Amino acid sequence: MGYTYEEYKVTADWLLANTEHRPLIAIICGSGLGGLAEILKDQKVFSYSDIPNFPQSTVHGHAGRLVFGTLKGKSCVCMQGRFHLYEGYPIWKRQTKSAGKSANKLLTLSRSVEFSAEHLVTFPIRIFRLLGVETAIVTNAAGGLNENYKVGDIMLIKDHLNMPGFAGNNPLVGPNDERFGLRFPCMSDAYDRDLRKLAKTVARDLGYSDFLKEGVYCVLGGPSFETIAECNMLKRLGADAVGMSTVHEVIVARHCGMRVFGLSLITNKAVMDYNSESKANHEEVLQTGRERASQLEEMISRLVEGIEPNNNNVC
Ligand SMILES: O=P(O)(O)O[C@@H]1C[C@H](O)[C@@H](CO)O1
Ligand code: HPA
Repeated sequence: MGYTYEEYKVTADWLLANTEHRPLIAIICGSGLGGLAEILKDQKVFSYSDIPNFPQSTVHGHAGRLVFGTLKGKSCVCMQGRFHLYEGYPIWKRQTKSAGKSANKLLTLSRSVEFSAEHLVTFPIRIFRLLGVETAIVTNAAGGLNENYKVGDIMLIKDHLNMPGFAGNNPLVGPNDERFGLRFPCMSDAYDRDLRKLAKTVARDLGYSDFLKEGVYCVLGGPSFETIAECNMLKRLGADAVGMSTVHEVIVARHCGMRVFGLSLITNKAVMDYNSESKANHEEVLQTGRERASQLEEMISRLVEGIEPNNNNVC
């Protein structure tokens, strides 16, 4: 199935009919960071399997639940489990609507209006937009490439490198629906400067400055972790941390006019040296998430408290 505006609306309308929450803020939990959802009060929880059209989580550390609730009095929705390219979910996939009707497939494809595109990795983002969400807080677990980073550091994302995008894997590939956003959205302002400033203030007030960093996140397809040569290359290209998510969500969120705040928890140090005995592994990623859970919860709570409605942002 390819997703048209109307199909996204089916899911959004189903959620609106099944909860009284009207969230302005969405929080996407990275690997091992699902506990963030537990800080919401007055929860209404849906399993992804109960929501029409919703993909399913398949990764350990991603529970597969959509949690609505309030945080510091603000209505929020939290994804306990995101979707990754490596799970086999398409970032975009051509769906030819009239393939059966046309004898000439090439002709069908040349009429671009006759196909839609499936975007499962980022499907929830447009649902959030249709629910009225204005601000997306995206979190992830990432490997630290910057030699000054330590395991347990929290990196505010100031920019990204979209490696799959260099090969044409961008979540906006396919027909553009202007009701969501522009054909050619700007990405030089993807990570909201004011929200980063607010996060720095919050971190300073909480006494977290020692483990707060700001840097560039690079997404790869995964699921294999990087080789030593790849890590060295990414560092030279300007990446401070490497992961397997987030960027696709950010692109779709910015396309439909949301403000974005992103953070990476540095769960492991990327292996950069041929003499190293370290090996990246998912257990370490989840363990670091558990160890930093309470600080992340506190930081996100204070951040949400400080977020003002985005009055001039109408989709
Ligand atoms: O969902 P995120 O990006 O936080 O998860 C990272 C990337 C892989 O899914 C996993 C590897 O341990 O953690
Ligand atoms: N590489 C890619 N993705 C990751 C890593 C890593 O080292 N750590 C957590 N997610």
